[in-house]
Amino acid sequence: TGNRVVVLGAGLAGLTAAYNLMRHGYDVIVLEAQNRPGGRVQTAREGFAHGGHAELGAIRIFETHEYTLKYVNEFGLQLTPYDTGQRAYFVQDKRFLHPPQGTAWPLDGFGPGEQPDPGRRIFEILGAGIGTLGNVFDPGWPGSVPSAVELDKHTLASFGRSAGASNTLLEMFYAQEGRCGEWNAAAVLAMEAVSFGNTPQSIKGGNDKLPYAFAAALGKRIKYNTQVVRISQDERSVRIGYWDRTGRHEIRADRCVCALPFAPLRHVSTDFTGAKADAIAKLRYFPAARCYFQTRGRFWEKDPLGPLGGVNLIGTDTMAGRIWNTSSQQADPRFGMIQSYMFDTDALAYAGHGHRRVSRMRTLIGTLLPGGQLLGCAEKVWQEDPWAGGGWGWVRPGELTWMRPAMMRPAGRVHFAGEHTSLWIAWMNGAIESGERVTQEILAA
Ligand SMILES: Cc1cc2nc3c(=O)[nH]c(=O)nc-3n(C[C@H](O)[C@H](O)[C@H](O)COP(=O)(O)OP(=O)(O)OC[C@H]3O[C@@H](n4cnc5c(N)ncnc54)[C@H](O)[C@@H]3O)c2cc1C
Repeated sequence: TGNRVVVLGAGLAGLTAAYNLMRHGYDVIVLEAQNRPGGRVQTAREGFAHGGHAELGAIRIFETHEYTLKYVNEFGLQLTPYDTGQRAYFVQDKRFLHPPQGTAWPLDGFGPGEQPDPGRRIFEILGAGIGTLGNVFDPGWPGSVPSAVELDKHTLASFGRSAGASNTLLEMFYAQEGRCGEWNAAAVLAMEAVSFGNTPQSIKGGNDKLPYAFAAALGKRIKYNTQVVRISQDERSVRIGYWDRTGRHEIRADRCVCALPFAPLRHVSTDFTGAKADAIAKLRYFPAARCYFQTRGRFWEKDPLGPLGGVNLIGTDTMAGRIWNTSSQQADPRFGMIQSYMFDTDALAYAGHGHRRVSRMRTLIGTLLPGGQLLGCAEKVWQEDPWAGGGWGWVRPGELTWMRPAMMRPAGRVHFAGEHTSLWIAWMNGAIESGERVTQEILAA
């Protein structure tokens, strides 16, 4: 009939495309390797008492995430505040509360002009970078803006150093935002420019309610436990080879939405050539891990440091990365939930502890937040997930200018979606935006 579309992957990008194409009257089928929808939106409930839950992937939704919020509203889901308390730090072996604006930080090694207000210095440096981005919504960005091409040559850390930032200033920044120094400066500053917000929220009861709502609307159009192994096409159709429990099969369609992260796509046999094949081969995925402990009570309210009650985040320069207090999201107020959220070398170090990693984390958190009782645990190392390959797409310096158009551009009858093809890398908003973009591409075709 000319309107069959096969969608690869039931993460938010694939689900958004399938849902919108279905509503436009397309005959849609979604192939998903796992037995659940959502991909990197994964809520853990097992191992926790009294209805506790933990987000292994996506947690925060900001007021700027218009695509995510659109579907949260459309499916009638409720939001709950995420980050309401103040912050504390454990850096250079010192524990302290977030110093008030304009007050010196008790750390050694700051450079000239960084004290007494290092937070303001960080904003100045990031603001200067954001000022060179130009119009990030221009279809030719960053190639169309010479200063953005220049920024593309840097990591965030090398950009900061070129602006005079000391190692202490960078460490302080990582304690607040995670170890993100090796991200491409143009990619991460563009992402900050479009997604920065002040009032993070999550979906009440678990973020996986969003992909499950899409999945309910799509019904039997989603085939789970179905691994895509081949994509081929001629001038009339696309053919997708896949394995399910009954063996190897092939499906023919008029168009295909490929919403697989490039890491697992590298294991699919394809005929893509040129920059598209290069991008698939070269896009790296960022190491990211989360480790949660349910707690009896909210013991840090009695912390000897003083008013740690109400602290929502402890930024550290240890393997634990950032320790978030996500207790406010839990149904039962008698229990708390804390998590260590690790990036890059911290996530690699954690994974490197193998089967002892949870007990190592238990000990480390016991040192940073003494005196509590840690109960059940849920954890995930994203670079170990074969269907994701890491937390999110991660371009090297110099790659964004050629790789961004190469990732987004259709290849014949195959259209590409996924957070990596969007400005909002590492956000659900990016996955959903890309699902809407490919829907428009297919409608136009
Ligand atoms: C640790 C972490 C923290 C995050 N924090 C936030 C946050 O706070 N807020 C936020 O908005 N976002 C956050 N994100 C980002 C957000 O989760 C992602 O951007 C988004 O979910 C990606 O959706 P996607 O559809 O592009 O990819 P995915 O969700 O990865 O979907 C791809 C799908 O393809 C399937 N697949 C892969 N290979 C095959 C194959 N061969 N055959 C069939 N199916 C296959 C996978 O199983 C998966 O279901 C976080 C992500 C991580 C990992």
